Amino acid sequence: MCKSRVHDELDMVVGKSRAVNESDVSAMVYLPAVVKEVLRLHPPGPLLSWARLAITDTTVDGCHVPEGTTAMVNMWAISRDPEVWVDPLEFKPERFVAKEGELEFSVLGSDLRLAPFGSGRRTCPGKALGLTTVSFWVASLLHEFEWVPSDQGPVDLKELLKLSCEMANPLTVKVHPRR
Ligand code: HEM
Repeated sequence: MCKSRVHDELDMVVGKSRAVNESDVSAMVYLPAVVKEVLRLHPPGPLLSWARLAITDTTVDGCHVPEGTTAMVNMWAISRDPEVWVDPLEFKPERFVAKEGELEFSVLGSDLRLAPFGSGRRTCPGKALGLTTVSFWVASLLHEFEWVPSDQGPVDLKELLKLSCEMANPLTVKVHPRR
């Protein structure tokens, strides 16, 4: 199970005697893969923030795009497309664990199969800060606590698209200290 695999990695890299440091995350492989898999299945900016204006008539993939058109990139659809991802609806962080000799998959905009921070000239300027902070907090929260379903039932992953993509219903869980 993914959660216990992250716990095993945290126990190996950090140990139970202290809290996680930011530098610990760079020694981890599986936790960054979990963060990438979450960004794939639930990109916080799936659509809106990618708006681009065609400043001249142009052709994209055989389609005529007149000057003045606002185009949006649907990252949510790309990251769930079975022609792009194997078993796209499955939560499989392993897909981001680089095999020997492979380069690590970058989510910072160089690979358009998954670019949760956008790409190109208007890419997110806070992407390194965002990715580092999210990874550090996920590592800390998982290192400090065991997370189990609440009495109100399983976690509801339904999404709601507002300015960013949010959980439709707030997360309800029980947490127990684990160290
Ligand atoms: C996990 C965290 C974050 C995610 C998923 C995210 C995602 C995005 C996305 C998808 C865009 C649009 C990029 C494009 O159009 O190509 C964007 C733009 C932007 N982001 Fe972020 N972002 C995050 C964190 C941050 C942080 C921490 C900051 C500031 C400290 C920030 C500041 C901005 C700004 C100013 C823009 C507009 C850039 C422009 O239009 O030129 N973001 N972000």
